Amino acid sequence: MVRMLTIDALVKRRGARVVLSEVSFQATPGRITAFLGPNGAGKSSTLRILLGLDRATSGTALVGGRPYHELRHPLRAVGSVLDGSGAHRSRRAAHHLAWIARSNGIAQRRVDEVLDQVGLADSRKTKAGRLSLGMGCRLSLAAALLGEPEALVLDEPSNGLDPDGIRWLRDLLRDHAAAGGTVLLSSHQIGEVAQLADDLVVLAGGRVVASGPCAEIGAGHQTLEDAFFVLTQPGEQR
Ligand SMILES: Nc1ncnc2c1ncn2[C@@H]1O[C@H](COP(=O)(O)OP(=O)(O)OP(=O)(O)O)[C@@H](O)[C@H]1O
Repeated sequence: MVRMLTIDALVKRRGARVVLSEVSFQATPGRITAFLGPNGAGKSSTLRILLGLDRATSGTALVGGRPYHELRHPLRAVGSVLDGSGAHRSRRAAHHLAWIARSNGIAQRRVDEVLDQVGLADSRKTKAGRLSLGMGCRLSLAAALLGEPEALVLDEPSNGLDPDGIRWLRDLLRDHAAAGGTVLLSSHQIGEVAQLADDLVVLAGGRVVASGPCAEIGAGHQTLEDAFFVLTQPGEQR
């Protein structure tokens, strides 16, 4: 099944505040889509709704045509990284993953495979609370990869990674997309994703202000960074 991620006319109100206003875009298989916007633009709010962790006021957010809560094996459809690894501090890395695998019907052999894949094979017995920030990021990614999902949804996944780690993550995401997977990752730093993304969705003040292939969005600007600032600064000419 094709794991297109489709956000359609998503609205989120918190009290009187409109956090998301008619947000619509798609992340398509075989491509890396960067979801960009300044702090507070509404990126996490959108991803949380897509992953079934919050409800929309109206509109839809679908994984392969279905809302997250209707997926039969959610971790096999979409792997995600939101804030923190979610692991209890006293739980060892491998036990944390084994527990997630067990509760989602995923084969235990995947635990060692993903630990290897994210470079944590030597830390399999380390308690989550003793992992460095970067290693914690890698553990989150290991959990996201456990179910061999076609789609990856990552909220600021490189927070805490050193330059080597960032390069490793880029390669991993490129390989995932090259194998036909869908990658949607959020960032508030255009520089972080400029060389990585195929498509950009730019959010500002809860609205999509631009979306499309990087080359299209950067057209007419010296750099993609210039385009991003023009698109996201209030009062700037678009
Ligand atoms: N649980 C909550 N209760 C009330 N307001 C919230 C809540 N979560 C987010 N918000 C508000 O919704 C708006 C969008 O926040 P969100 O975290 O989605 O933005 P973001 O683009 O992910 O920002 P960042 O880059 O800083 O992570 C912000 O104004 C934020 O203060």
